[in-house]
Amino acid sequence: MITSGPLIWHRFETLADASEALAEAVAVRLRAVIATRGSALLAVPGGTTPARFLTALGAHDLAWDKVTLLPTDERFVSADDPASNERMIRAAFAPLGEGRARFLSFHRSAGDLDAAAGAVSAELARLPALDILVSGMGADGHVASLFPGEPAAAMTGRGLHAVAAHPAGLPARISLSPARLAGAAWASLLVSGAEKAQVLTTAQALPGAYPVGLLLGRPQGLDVYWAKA
Ligand SMILES: O=C(O)[C@H](O)[C@@H](O)[C@H](O)[C@H](O)COP(=O)(O)O
Repeated sequence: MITSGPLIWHRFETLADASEALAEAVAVRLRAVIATRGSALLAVPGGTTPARFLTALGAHDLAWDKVTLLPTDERFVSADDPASNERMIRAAFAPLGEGRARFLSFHRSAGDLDAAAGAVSAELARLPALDILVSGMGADGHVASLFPGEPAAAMTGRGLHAVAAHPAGLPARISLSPARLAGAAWASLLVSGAEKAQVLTTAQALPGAYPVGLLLGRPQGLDVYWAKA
């Protein structure tokens, strides 16, 4: 039986403090990975939490031309749609706007969600495992676009790199697969508020109850950057 690795909590009073600390930790790791491998693959979340983190990370001085960034998931909309995670990430993360870091977009011309997800999965299949994952989490315990009860959350095949998701009442999405998320060399969660802290505590006690459990159960462990408010 594979035992879970260490769950390391980093607790902060504010999201600004948690974001700055996580940005520092990711920058240190990026430098180390680049020094070892010559390049680095970093996945970052969408949603409302990570903008400050992305801006803080982008302000660090490192070899951004050696870094490829990708979203943990993307809404099936156009790249300039206000709901696009890529739009938010590009606005917050200066090294992309200045053409230094590379971005692997999940936006595809394929009109069909499954075809687009298949194209993203095929592109990701040619890449190594994620060096660094920064994920968010919803109050329902979803990570990326792997929602409770959503078939995508159960698509654990190791050959799958990206999956199509149809969360109820939300735009369709393309998500990194459970294997791609859980397989990151180093993984972190950036979350805030008491409700999400409680979901994490419950998920730790009930493996399999929430999609975030796929990160909590990692043998490599998980670092949680939690802000009180
Ligand atoms: O596309 C998305 O919305 C995100 O990738 C998603 O997985 C997000 O991380 C959680 O929903 C938390 O969102 P908030 O940060 O807005 O609470």
